[in-house]
Amino acid sequence: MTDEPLLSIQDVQTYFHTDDGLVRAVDGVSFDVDRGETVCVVGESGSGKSVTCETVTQLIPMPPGEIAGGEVYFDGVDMTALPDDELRELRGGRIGHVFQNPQGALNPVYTVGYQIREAIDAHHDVSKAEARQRAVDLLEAVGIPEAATRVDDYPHEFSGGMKQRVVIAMALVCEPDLLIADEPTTALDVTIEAQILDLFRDLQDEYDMGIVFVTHDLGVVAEIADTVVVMYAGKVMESGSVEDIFENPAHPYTKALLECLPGQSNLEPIPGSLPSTTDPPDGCRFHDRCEYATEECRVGEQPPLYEIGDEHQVSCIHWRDDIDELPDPAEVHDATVSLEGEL
Ligand SMILES: Nc1ncnc2c1ncn2[C@@H]1O[C@H](COP(=O)(O)OP(=O)(O)OP(=O)(O)O)[C@@H](O)[C@H]1O
Ligand code: NI
Repeated sequence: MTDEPLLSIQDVQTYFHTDDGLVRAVDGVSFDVDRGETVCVVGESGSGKSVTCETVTQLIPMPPGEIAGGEVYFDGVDMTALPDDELRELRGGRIGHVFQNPQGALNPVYTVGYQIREAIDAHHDVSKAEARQRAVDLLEAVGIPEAATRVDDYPHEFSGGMKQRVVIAMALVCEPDLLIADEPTTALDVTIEAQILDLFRDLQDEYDMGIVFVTHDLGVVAEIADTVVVMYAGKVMESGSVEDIFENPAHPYTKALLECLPGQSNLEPIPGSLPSTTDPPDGCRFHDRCEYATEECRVGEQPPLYEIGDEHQVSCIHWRDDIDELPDPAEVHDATVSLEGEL
């Protein structure tokens, strides 16, 4: 055991070259995951959560993708510098990755049992009977009824939700040290979702698995996260313990997200939409939609992540201010107009 994090993502920049220009999908993202820790990554659609996950496991399609900068250390080893064969060894072995769109994860011509056994065989020296038993046990653990017979079925014989559970089983089969789970339970009903979250927790207790969990569901976050990373337009807006994020959110974007939580007063989505990914605005990327934005928020770079508490960081220049005391946005606007008049 060492003190270094299991996963350390450092200033990662992942871009896509498209006909519309350079998409800065992930633009300087950093966070760590410890052994036994669950880090939930949240943020609106298109904020770069999946691209962050795919950068970790080096599964960005290149071209059009490009990892333009940064490092990803898994257990001290820089993933961005690993040869393909070592990456393949890690993926499906010490790192499990459940993709957001797992269509391609199962091969239609082999039974699911065969595919799970293959995954075990590739990384562990176990007998065929043992591997089969492990496949059955895991299928049972993810809630597949009659797993002992279903193990011999082909992917098309499973419904969409069942297939998703098979994919989760496959990611867990080698008892990974790190599980990257990109909206793994979004398509599942709540009972099965609860069962799978329990399974993750059990495995975490059993062998200290670190988890990166991407979700839109803040209820799930509240349930499973130790740490929350809030992403917006390719940047980290805030990160902190789940308690800090829910009880003491510091970024207006985090506050806006929390207000969309079922049970909160405001069930509307946040007004406005994500800025252009090819031509992001100056200043804070959220400023267009932020009711507290002042002129300083509209210029320069995205603010750095200020340390505002124990492992609580926020990318907002107003973090020191009591937000209720910030100037009324309308007054700020008037002041700017009159200033411009003087120049
Ligand atoms: N292969 C690709 N080519 C071009 N652009 C891409 C590619 N993959 C992702 N992007 C762009 O990168 C940005 C971030 O996408 P990403 O899938 O990471 O968002 P997300 O936060 O996971 O959203 P969601 O919640 O919808 O899953 C988006 O603007 C997306 O269009
Ligand atoms: Ni995604």
